[in-house]
Amino acid sequence: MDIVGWKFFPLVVGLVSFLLFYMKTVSKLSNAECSLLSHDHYWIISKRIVTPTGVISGAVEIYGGNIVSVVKNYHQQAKSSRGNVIDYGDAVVMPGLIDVHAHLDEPGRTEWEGFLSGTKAAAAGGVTTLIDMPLNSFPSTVSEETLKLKVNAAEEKIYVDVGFWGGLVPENAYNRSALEGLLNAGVLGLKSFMCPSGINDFPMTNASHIKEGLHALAKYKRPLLVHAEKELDAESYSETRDGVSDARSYSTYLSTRPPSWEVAAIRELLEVTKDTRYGGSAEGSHLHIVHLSDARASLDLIKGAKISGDSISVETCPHYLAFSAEEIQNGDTRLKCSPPIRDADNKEKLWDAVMNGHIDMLSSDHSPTTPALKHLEDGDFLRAWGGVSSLQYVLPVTWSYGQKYGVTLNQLASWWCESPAQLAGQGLKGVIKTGNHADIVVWEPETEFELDENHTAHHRHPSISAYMGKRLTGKVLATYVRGNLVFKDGKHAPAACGVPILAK
Ligand SMILES: NC(=O)NC(NC(N)=O)C(=O)[O-]
Ligand SMILES: [Zn+2]
Ligand SMILES: [Zn+2]
Repeated sequence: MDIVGWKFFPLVVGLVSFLLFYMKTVSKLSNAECSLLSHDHYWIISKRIVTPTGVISGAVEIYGGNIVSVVKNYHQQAKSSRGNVIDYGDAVVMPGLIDVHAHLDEPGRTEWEGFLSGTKAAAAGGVTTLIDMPLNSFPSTVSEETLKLKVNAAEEKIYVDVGFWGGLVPENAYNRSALEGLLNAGVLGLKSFMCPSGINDFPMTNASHIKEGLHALAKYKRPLLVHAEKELDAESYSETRDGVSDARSYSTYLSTRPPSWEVAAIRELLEVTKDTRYGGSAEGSHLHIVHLSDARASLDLIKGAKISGDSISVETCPHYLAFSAEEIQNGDTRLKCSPPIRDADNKEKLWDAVMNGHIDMLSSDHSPTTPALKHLEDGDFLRAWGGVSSLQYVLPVTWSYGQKYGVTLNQLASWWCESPAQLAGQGLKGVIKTGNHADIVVWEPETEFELDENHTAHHRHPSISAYMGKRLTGKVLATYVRGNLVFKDGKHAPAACGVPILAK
């Protein structure tokens, strides 16, 4: 380098080191905005840490967003160890909930929910991962292009991690390269409806479409989730719709979607799920039935298919476990969903199936809309949007209504963390163990609270929540996502630093 060059050398060095310092500080700062904690190496200690081998008293060491150790009776050492110790006493430390069935409605319908409000509600409820459904956003997520729109819309708006299901619809079901484009773009699996979805650009599919979908999924080893209701004698539905019966009475709506709709759909599905068996033509794919309501014939069919070796799983939702048809007041359209909430005896049978592992997991099926579309004013069950709004409360609801059946903390972790993580292919989530993401919820099962206007609801429309007015037990104290403290005592971290999860 000539003399002139040497003269500038110190300047160049100074400039480069300033830039490096600046970038490091900014990234540190931005980290600070992602968490209510100022450090990323710390210990969480508690007398009740839910691990796969049971509930232990001990400590979880977290560094750089991951769990680096889980040790029993760590109290003494943790206090003496250097670093930051957060002592939660006997509050429960559990893996963060993974909700595999939520409709966040963005892009396109942020007046219904949206990533910001939906993921704030999730963080406040101890839900650390959401898998967003491909419909109710506009456009529906049925192609590589529409997935890109959704991922871009989520940027810097998600307080928790969000993955995405793609849509299996007639327009892409027979187009293998379109389906593979969507799967290669990173959807965690596909979703389809066997009945009208209520969303124009998300038409229903038949068994032939579903067969194609399973075969496309096989080599990716990802699931197909199905809304399993098949319209039978639709004319009775249209008759009721024309106001022949009382549209405000829940029983009118209930009569339009009998269990036979679920049975007919599941019977048809089981014709194709045979291919998912070991050695079958679609081995590697998996069928997951969403929001089961019928705990009688439909459940018997599913149990039989599992015994025959079909790769099949099933979820139900808190609202089917919390409410029964007999108690739904006329006009209370907050509780309209499909399939419908059925009678009290069915609810008992659902609880029995959940407690005995015949139902594999729980999901929120958070499917909000505007109060107007929910027909809260006129209470018209036949015209109201079908979908229950509940995302923020699924943990206390499951725990509160589960007390009667003797629900344990490990069962909660199985239904809301371990099994959903498996379905969504998230091997680093759903369990508190070394090497996993530090996705954690800290909560007090014994603390009761009134779900009223004093209780901050983060959903876009709290008034349509099914649980408003209920007294629940199980208060969320803190929520950690990849080691960032994203929610604590009613406050969220300043920035939304959740990660969009795209399958490789
Ligand atoms: N388009 C919807 O969100 N539909 C949802 N509506 C319900 N469950 O009533 C669903 O999951 O089927
Ligand atoms: Zn559905
Ligand atoms: Zn849904």
